[in-house]
Amino acid sequence: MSLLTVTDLSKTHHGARRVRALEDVSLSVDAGETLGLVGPSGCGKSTLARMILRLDRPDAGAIRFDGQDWLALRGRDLRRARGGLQMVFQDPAAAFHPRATVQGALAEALRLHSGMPRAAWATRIADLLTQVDLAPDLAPRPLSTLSGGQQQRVAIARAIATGPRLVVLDEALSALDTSIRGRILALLVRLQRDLGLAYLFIGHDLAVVRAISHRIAVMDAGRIVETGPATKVLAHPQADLTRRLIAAIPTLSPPGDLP
Ligand SMILES: Nc1ncnc2c1ncn2[C@@H]1O[C@H](COP(=O)(O)OP(=O)(O)OP(=O)(O)O)[C@@H](O)[C@H]1O
Repeated sequence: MSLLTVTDLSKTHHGARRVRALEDVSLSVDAGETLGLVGPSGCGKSTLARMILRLDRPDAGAIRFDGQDWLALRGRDLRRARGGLQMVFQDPAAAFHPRATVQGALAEALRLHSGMPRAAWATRIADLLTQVDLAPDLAPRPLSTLSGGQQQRVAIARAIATGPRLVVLDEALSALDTSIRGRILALLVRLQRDLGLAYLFIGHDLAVVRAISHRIAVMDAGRIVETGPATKVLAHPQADLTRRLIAAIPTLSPPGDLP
């Protein structure tokens, strides 16, 4: 049985104009796997993430997570269950309170979701920082004094603090320099292996998405247009959009080919 199953999810935004952001979207994520969700800007990826994270409600459709009817959970049951499904967004600075310290941000997650006694927090925070390759003595530092890459590591530490089974990463590497992106990708792969995490890895750049995904779903204008094992989607794309995304992946030319 899949860890996360999304079935026929639809959502229309009623802003200045009506936007049908999701149309009968279905996908699943198994325990311990990464599903990459890729598509151009505005295709509905973040809208889908917000439904899965229970930050917004769909007009129609169902979500099951960890054996539960995810959209039916309320109040204390929902707060407790949220520890199992965590998130990392694109902009770490916006994800934290502007004056938060590293330990403050992590303690908040432990307080909300872990049920861990306060006396155990400092040790757990040091462990979490070590797990994301940050020095534990960063704990008292204000987050604003850390680099973007370090802040994103803290965001990942906060996501794993509650012992989740699934982490939704929405453009989580998009704001980072290429060199740092590679190191954070490697960290995510290691954490997945060590902790048995599943990821829903959302991005617009197939080159990044394919580096981490076991399976890939391609989204276009609110619909999933292709899903399959990453190797198959890349080698034998079925949808036009997939072919265009593959063509946009930069390739390394041998030095002799340079103009
Ligand atoms: N709260 C909202 N009110 C009105 N329209 C919205 C709202 N949120 C998203 N939209 C619209 O819904 C569509 C899907 O947006 P969404 O942010 O989900 O796409 P996305 O694929 O995540 O794009 P991006 O990568 O640019 O964030 C877009 O046309 C967007 O303008």
